[in-house]
Amino acid sequence: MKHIHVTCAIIERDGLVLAAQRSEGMSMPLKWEFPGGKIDPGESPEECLRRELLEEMSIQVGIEESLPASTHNYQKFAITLYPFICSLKTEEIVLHEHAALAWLPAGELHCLDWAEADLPVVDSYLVACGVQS
Ligand SMILES: Nc1nc2c([nH]c(=O)n2[C@H]2C[C@H](O)[C@@H](COP(=O)(O)OP(=O)(O)OP(=O)(O)O)O2)c(=O)[nH]1
Repeated sequence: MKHIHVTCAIIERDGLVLAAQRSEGMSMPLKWEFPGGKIDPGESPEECLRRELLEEMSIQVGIEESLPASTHNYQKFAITLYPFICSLKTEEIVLHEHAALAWLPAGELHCLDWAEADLPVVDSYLVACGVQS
């Protein structure tokens, strides 16, 4: 089975967390995820994250902390997610690929319909920031 390695950014601002909704034309349409993408050959996870965030949303971030990598088996492929807690360095966010954004308090993240691979990442983030899930 194909195994992809994907970085994702848990971006915090003013006590809220950014989630992004995949658009109808993408795989896993309308599921929520943390912005990021596949690591290219020769790229570090941090380099990948900075590249993907610029490409997807024209934003720059400060990478503050990594969370444990998390592997999930979808039906057709396996994915390892490399999550990073980030701060936002850019005022404006321009959506180039996603359908929508949401800024939520950590305790409300579970209200969204996440891509399945993200559920353990949400949980480990809630533990890291001391919020009960
Ligand atoms: N960026 C990101 N991708 C995620 C998350 N959770 C999750 O299952 N994925 C999946 C969706 C995609 O299959 C893959 C990321 O691919 P990508 O961002 O480089 O490009 P894409 O959505 O156009 O990928 P594709 O499915 O069309 O190949 O990882 C997440 O939190 N963030």
